[in-house]
Amino acid sequence: MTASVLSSRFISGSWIVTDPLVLLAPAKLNLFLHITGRRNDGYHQLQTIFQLLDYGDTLTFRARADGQLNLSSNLTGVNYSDNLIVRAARALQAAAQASGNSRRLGADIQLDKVLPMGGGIGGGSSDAATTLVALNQLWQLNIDKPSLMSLGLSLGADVPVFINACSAWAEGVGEQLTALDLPPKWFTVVQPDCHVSTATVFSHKDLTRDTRPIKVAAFSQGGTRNDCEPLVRKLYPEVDNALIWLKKFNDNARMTGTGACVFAPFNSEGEARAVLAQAPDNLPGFVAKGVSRSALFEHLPE
Ligand SMILES: C[C@@](CO)(OP(=O)(O)O)[C@H](O)COP(=O)(O)OP(=O)(O)OC[C@H]1O[C@@H](n2ccc(N)nc2=O)[C@H](O)[C@@H]1O
Ligand SMILES: Nc1ncnc2c1ncn2[C@@H]1O[C@H](COP(=O)(O)OP(=O)(O)O)[C@@H](O)[C@H]1O
Repeated sequence: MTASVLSSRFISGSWIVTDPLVLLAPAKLNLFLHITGRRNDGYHQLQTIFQLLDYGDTLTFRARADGQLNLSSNLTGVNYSDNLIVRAARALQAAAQASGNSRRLGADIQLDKVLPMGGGIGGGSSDAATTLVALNQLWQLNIDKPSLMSLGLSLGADVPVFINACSAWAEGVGEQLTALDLPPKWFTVVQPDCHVSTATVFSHKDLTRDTRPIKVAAFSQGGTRNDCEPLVRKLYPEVDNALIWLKKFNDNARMTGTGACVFAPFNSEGEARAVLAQAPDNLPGFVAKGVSRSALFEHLPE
């Protein structure tokens, strides 16, 4: 769903956050992904460009005053306690308590999931980021953005970029961010019929981990690649076939993150949709616009 939903009103010179609060949790693409090393804790050092999209899940939040957290969702296969939305809400409750807040902070949360799970498009991380931002507003905690981003990092390496809400050049494990204005593009994104585990890819012996760091944030696809792509193509023929198919339309087609989704950039929505329309039945997907800023703070104070 491409949603930019009104979640506050501008009254007497300031944004008043409404309850319920309805927000988009957008997807990301990794325009390239270089693995430049590995830290002592096993996490990999990356260089990547996160391109945020105007397409994602929709989350609806209603505050409760009894401390309870309820989640209703069309997502199957993830337990309540493992859901990154619940983990984010609990982390925020704990942070509020640790800073002396004694209110019973609770929420009813509804997730309308459209992003494929384990697709390398950051759906779970984005849900977590949107939850942190939304509940920080609804519960009036006034936690600043950098603190919210470090709280997010404890939930997943991809969470901070979604809280920052800007497409970005990223280093470290993906948390050292420099906002970027990327050339306007439309993307065809297709989802091979397989689930790729990020942990499995990162722990694989054949993963290349020694790409030389590049210096400039200036975006050029020339000379860049996704270091996970050769391994994932070998392990998952579905990803390999999807890339072979998409490259017929655009040689710059790539995998995002650790997969499984693959994407290609186009100059217009029409071109991107024309390609998607020709996708075989076993290759569902979507078309989305790349954005420099996501819609997360469109109607919220930052
Ligand atoms: C690879 C990337 C690129 O954007 O995207 P995805 O394909 O997952 O979307 C991300 O860095 C993924 O971030 P995220 O999905 O939040 O990862 P986490 O939950 O923190 O970690 C999942 C697993 O991957 C490993 N991991 C993750 C990030 C990283 N820089 N090095 C790692 O080795 C961790 O060991 C962990 O077991
Ligand atoms: N709200 C959520 N949406 C998607 N996945 C979730 C969610 N909560 C927990 N998860 C777990 O996180 C894993 C990674 O999810 P996701 O962010 O969609 O993958 P990726 O990082 O590859 O894009 C899933 O396989 C799932 O087990």
